[in-house]
Amino acid sequence: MDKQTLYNNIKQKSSFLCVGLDTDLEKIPSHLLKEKDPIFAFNKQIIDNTADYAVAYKPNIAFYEALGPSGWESLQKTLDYIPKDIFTIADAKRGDIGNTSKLYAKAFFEVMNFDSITVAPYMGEDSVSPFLEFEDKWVILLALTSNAGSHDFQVLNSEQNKPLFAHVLEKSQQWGTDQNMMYVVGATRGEKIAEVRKYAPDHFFLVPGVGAQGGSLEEVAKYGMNSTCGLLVNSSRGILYASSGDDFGNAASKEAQKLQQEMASLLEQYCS
Ligand SMILES: O=c1ccn([C@@H]2O[C@H](COP(=O)(O)O)[C@@H](O)[C@H]2O)c(=O)[nH]1
Repeated sequence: MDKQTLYNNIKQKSSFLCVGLDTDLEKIPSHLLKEKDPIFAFNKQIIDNTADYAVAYKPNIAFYEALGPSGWESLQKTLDYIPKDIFTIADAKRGDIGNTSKLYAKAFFEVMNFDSITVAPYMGEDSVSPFLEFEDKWVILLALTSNAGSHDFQVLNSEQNKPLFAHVLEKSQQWGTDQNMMYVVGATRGEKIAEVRKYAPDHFFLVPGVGAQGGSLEEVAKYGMNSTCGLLVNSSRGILYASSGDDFGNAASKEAQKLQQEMASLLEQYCS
C-alpha cells in the first residue's frame, strides 16, 4: 500500500486507528478454547467487529511464535482474513546482518505478504536496507518507544548534544523515505512527540501506548499530527480484552468506535 492510499483510507474512515492483535490464549474467552483454532476464531470476531473503524491491524508476532507451528498457521489465517484495503503491520522488531535481514524481509513480505514490519535500528544501515528493497512495503523503525526502558539508551545525549533517537531519525532518512519508512513513537512520551516530529516532519508514526499503557490520544494528535495525518495509533489490550465474556466482539467494537470518534474530531481539529 502506498502513502496516498493510506491517507485516503484515513480520510474515508475518519480514523487513524490500528488494532493490535496481541492474542493471548490465557486471555481469550474460555468458550473459544474448544475451537480447532481458538486464536483465529478470536481474531476473526475481532476483525469483523472493528474493521469499520480501523485503518491498520498489527499482530504482535511474539503472541503467535510462542505457540510454535500452530501459532504461525493462526497468524497466516488472520493475515489472509484482514480486508485487503487495510494496512497490515508485522510487529516483529527484526534486524540482523544483511543476509539474515534479507530472509526476514522475504518471510514477512513475500511468504506472508504483510505491508510492513517493525525493525530495530541499532545494527545500522545494512541491517535495515534489505527490508527497503521491496516495492510497496514499509519499514517501521523503532525511534522512541513507549516503555520505561526507552530511557536507558534512546534519550541519552551524544557528543553533538542530541538524543540517540534523533540520530536514528536523521541517519535513517539517508536509507529510506517517507514513502517506505515510518517510525515507532510511544504515546506515553507526551510532548516529546513534538520533538520527534521536528526531525521527521513528513513521515508516518506508528504510535503504541494508548489504552492499557495510559498514553493520551489527544496529546499524540496535538504534538504529532501533520498535514497528511501522519499517525497510526495502536491499541491492543484495550480493544481485544474490553470484555472477557461471550460479548467480547461487541465490546471490542464499542471500544474501537469510541477511539474512532475521538480520532474523527482530532482530524478535524489538527488536519483539515
Ligand atoms: O514502543 C513500543 C513498541 C511496540 N509496542 C507494542 O504495541 C502493542 C501495545 O499493546 P497495548 O496492549 O495497547 O499496550 C504491543 O504489541 C507492544 O509490544 C509498544 O507497546 N511500545
